[in-house]
Amino acid sequence: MLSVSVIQTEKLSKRYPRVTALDRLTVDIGPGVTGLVGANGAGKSTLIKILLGLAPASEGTASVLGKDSAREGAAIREQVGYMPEHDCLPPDVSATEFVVHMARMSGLPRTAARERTADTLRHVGLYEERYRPMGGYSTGMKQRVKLAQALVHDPSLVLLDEPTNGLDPAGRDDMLGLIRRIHTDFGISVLVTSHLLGELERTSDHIVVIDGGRLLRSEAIASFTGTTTSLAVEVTDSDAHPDGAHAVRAALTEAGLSVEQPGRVLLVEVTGDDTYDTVRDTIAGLGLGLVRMEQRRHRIAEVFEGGSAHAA
Ligand SMILES: Nc1ncnc2c1ncn2[C@@H]1O[C@H](COP(=O)(O)OP(=O)(O)OP(=O)(O)O)[C@@H](O)[C@H]1O
Repeated sequence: MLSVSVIQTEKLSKRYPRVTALDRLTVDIGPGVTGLVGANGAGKSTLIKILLGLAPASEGTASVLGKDSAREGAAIREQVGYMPEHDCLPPDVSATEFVVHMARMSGLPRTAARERTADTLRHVGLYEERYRPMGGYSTGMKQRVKLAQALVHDPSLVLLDEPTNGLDPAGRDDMLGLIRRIHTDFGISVLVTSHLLGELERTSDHIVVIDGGRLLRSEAIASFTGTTTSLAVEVTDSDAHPDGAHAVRAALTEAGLSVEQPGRVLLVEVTGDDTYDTVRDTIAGLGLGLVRMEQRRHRIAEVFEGGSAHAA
């Protein structure tokens, strides 16, 4: 497989006087959509600012599209779009005026800036509203304008900081769809942050999880999903097996599956499609009844289990 790095960090640290925001973070991110997951304060925004050359690292190195973040920040920002986390839109200006202004700042000539602005605002789903002052926009519309200004200069990569923040479930789904299409329609790579693993799992090719500035995981989504999916299984007891769960656990372990038993419910790690058949056949073979069997995605809290050492 051809391996091209879009973002690379090597033992990257950022220390503020009272807190270590990044702690020897080493990641290598290729093209496509990458989800950067972490709880509030995990270091996501700090990483983005260092990558863009907007903040210096305390130690270590970072590069974006082969350019060094510490020395070539301006060149990186020409090729990279950035959607900041917080509301930063002037209220008395329309989306069109604002995005044209941002396009001109990126060096586009006047006519090209106007054309690109119209195309980009249409792409993110803003139509006639684009001529109204942004102070009257909903959160979803503001997030779309922030996304549009990140895309208007046709970057190779966009860094999106919490783009689903403040959106209702339908708004989140729309935004995640838009983000996916940035890559599929235009071939632009995306680094998108969120504190919700579930929404990024649906959208990303690759997931990076950080906590307290440290790397917890960096995996392609297929293997990530595999390791974080389990079957919750509950069975009846019988005269032959007065502790049905125990009997099933022993048989499944014998069959080579990894099983945990926090209580009456067994958690069986899903290693492939045949896991379901093995569980069902094992229960039937023991003459026990199946009360329920459901697939569980591990939630972010579980991903952080044992790793959330940093102070809130
Ligand atoms: N300029 C700063 N001065 C001091 N501490 C800072 C500064 N910026 C960030 N921090 C601290 O660094 C840690 C990481 O912050 P960061 O904003 O990178 O996290 P985050 O994962 O983006 O979280 P959030 O989603 O809440 O923004 C936090 O403890 C934060 O308080």
